[in-house]
Amino acid sequence: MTEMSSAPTVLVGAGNMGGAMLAGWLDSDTDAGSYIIVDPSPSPTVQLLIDKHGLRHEKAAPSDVEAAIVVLAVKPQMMETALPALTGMIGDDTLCISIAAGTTVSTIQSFLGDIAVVRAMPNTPAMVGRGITGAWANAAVSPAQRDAADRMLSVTGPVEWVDEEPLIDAITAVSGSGPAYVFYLAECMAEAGRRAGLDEDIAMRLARATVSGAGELMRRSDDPAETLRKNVTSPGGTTAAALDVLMGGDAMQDLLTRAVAAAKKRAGELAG
Ligand SMILES: NC(=O)C1=CN([C@@H]2O[C@H](COP(=O)(O)OP(=O)(O)OC[C@H]3O[C@@H](n4cnc5c(N)ncnc54)[C@H](OP(=O)(O)O)[C@@H]3O)[C@@H](O)[C@H]2O)C=CC1
Ligand SMILES: O=C(O)[C@@H]1CCC=N1
Repeated sequence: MTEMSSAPTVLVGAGNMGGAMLAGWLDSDTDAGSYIIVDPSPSPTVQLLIDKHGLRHEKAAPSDVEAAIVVLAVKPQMMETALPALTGMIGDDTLCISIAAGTTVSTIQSFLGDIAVVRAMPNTPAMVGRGITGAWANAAVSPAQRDAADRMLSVTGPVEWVDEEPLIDAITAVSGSGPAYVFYLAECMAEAGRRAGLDEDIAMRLARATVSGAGELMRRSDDPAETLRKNVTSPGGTTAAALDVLMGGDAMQDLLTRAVAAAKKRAGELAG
């Protein structure tokens, strides 16, 4: 996949997200030898990939390679520890792809110099190949590097490129954190079902199947979400009664707007 160079792609941080991306790269790339995994304690899933593909694994950044691409997938709070250790792998043509929430290009460059950086924001459905990623490239990123980043990020789903770095914080708040909002919706639906008299397990099975089924319907349909919603809503029927509660006074829109604003604000705080 790193066609622009035979130099390696180094994944720094092979946890939930790094592991999901690694699995996608290995599925779509026959050259497993071009990957190096840097993580003091990779998850069991990642360890299986390391063993299966014979990947080079280091507990700390190696000093004997110049990376074509460094993918930063450590927690934002770990950046100030992780970044200084990477300088030995950075050359003039190295591309850094960071998926960390909040961490700015300015922070990355303060440790690694004026390098090419793509800030990307995937989400956990990447683990099942159903993710979506927002991405922004700084001015130092060449067209070939941007293409390479797009290929790497798109193994887990579509990539939406934006032109301004701050928009990555908005993407983080909508689709990066978004799966948690949907899972919480399922939790709330199940609890509401329990309070309506259903057995707890049945209520959760109903909520889970409804959320995943509605998601799959939306994925397969060309209709906008609004049309799909209206298809469920018989005039004067039960759905209309529920939507009166959710939409009355902009209740749910207001709640989500405030939730997304809080996540975006937190991304700014994580910038340091
Ligand atoms: N989870 C999500 O939904 C999303 C997360 N992100 C971003 O992805 C990044 C990773 O998140 P996530 O995968 O959830 O986190 P995880 O904690 O699952 O993964 C981070 C991994 O990095 C390892 N690590 C810690 N310090 C270092 C270091 N100095 N060098 C190399 N590896 C190190 C950790 O090891 P150890 O466990 O031993 O500390 C861990 O295995 C974060 O920046 C987050 O903002 C982006 C989109 C979605
Ligand atoms: O909660 C977080 O900070 C990370 C970033 C997006 C999803 N999880």
